[in-house]
Amino acid sequence: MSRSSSSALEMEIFQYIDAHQSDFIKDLKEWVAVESDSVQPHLRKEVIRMMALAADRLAALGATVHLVNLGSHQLPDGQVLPLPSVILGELGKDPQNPTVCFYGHVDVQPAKKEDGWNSDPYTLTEIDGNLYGRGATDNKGPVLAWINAVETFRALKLAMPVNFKFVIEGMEEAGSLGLEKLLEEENQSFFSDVDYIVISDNLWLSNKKPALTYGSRGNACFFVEVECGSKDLHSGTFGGIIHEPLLDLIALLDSLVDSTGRIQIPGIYDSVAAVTEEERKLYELIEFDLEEHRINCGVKKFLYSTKEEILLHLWRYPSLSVHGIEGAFHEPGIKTVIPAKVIGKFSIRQVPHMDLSVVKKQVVEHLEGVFSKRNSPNKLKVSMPLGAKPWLADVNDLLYKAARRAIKTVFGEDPDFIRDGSTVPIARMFQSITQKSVMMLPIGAADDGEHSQNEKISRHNYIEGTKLFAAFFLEISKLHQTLHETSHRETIN
Ligand SMILES: NCC(=O)N[C@@H](Cc1c[nH]cn1)C(=O)O
Ligand SMILES: [Zn+2]
Ligand SMILES: [Zn+2]
Repeated sequence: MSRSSSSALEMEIFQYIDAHQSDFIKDLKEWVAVESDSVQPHLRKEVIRMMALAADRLAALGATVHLVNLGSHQLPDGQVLPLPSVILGELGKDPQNPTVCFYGHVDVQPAKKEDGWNSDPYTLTEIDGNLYGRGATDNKGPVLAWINAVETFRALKLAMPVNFKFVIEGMEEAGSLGLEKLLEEENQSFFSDVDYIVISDNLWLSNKKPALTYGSRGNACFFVEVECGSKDLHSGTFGGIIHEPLLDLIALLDSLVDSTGRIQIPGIYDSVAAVTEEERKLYELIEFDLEEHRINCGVKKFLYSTKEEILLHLWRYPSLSVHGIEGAFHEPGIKTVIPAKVIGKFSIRQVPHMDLSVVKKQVVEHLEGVFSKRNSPNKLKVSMPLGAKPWLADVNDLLYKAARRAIKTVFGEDPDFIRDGSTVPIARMFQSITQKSVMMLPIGAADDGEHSQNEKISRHNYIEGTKLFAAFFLEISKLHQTLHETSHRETIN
């Protein structure tokens, strides 16, 4: 396919996408209306209904769809819940075409209007060019944008430039339960002919400039439990004569990070890979507006004042965040109680070459050391219920070249090459289990507010994102075929 005929083709595709904006937004409205919150047990049936909707949408594209049953899981309170099936879809089997597998999720984080939303979270609402609704950007919008792009080729009766595979799940926000096992089981079958894997479940670094993501941090999540006895106590009757668990816990949590953000656990930075000069140069190229980022974040000041320091601390160094305390009184009003058992929750973002088992040992030793100095008779228990390794891809891979070209075509500029400070365990799982190239190709902007109140995707990003995916299909097809023709010629010679 020549460059000029490709441009004419792209024009035809982009015109179709522009002309069908309302249909694509209607589909997103229908998906956002399903309260597919995978975190709250009583909404599990809605997640299952959402999976059926997504399966129907793929079937309407002409894809073969398998809903793989993952059985059930037990909650800490003993309740057993069905796991939503995972969709494995396939469309096209042309041996000349590369096979691109797209991963996305259609479950969402919890949301209530009372949390501070300006509109009902489950009614997609357009205000000033933004489409507000839970899941609009994380991750229903991007999943539909990919489907819209495939649909465009079908509607225009164009030859499909790639073979498509789909992995769509409904438990991502609750830890992708059962997915790793499924990938292992399907590695020699469903994934055997996959060439490339694309995930679109993160955001650009800026509000306006597109990005390509080649790495994400891992995460080690910890529970630290302190218990004095079996029942809560009256603080008037017992306060002043006992070692209070919550005071022990606050001292333990306070020992983790100093006020400059530096983690105080001995040895924690020892195996962090050194930052190379090449990497520093890469950072220089990134357009990063500190003030825009501060406004998106809603805080007065960051811990660091330069672009380089901020990016390094988001992507290249571990960070420790304290998430909450189970068992502590947190409701409005006064309750003069001494809680008997409290559980502090914190996590440490992981970067290459940290080792999860070493980190766990360092954390346990540190907390036990701090606790022993308090001479408290209380019981201390430290556990690491979840550990995810970091992910790093090769930006020289064909996938990145294709996506970069597609971004240039659609947005008229080169993308930022970025990492993501959050954790996308599925990227690492795909890479290590299937050994295929993995890329994260976001279409959402930095101010989309994933997991937050007033989550949105802009109409512009949703529609241009659809075009980006369509352009990417054409680019990866061309590059893949060129690569194979070259290696075929080299074999003959
Ligand atoms: N956008 C991805 C995301 O938000 N991932 C979660 C996953 C996670 C990590 N540790 C526990 N869950 C994140 O917090 O990074
Ligand atoms: Zn997501
Ligand atoms: Zn999410």
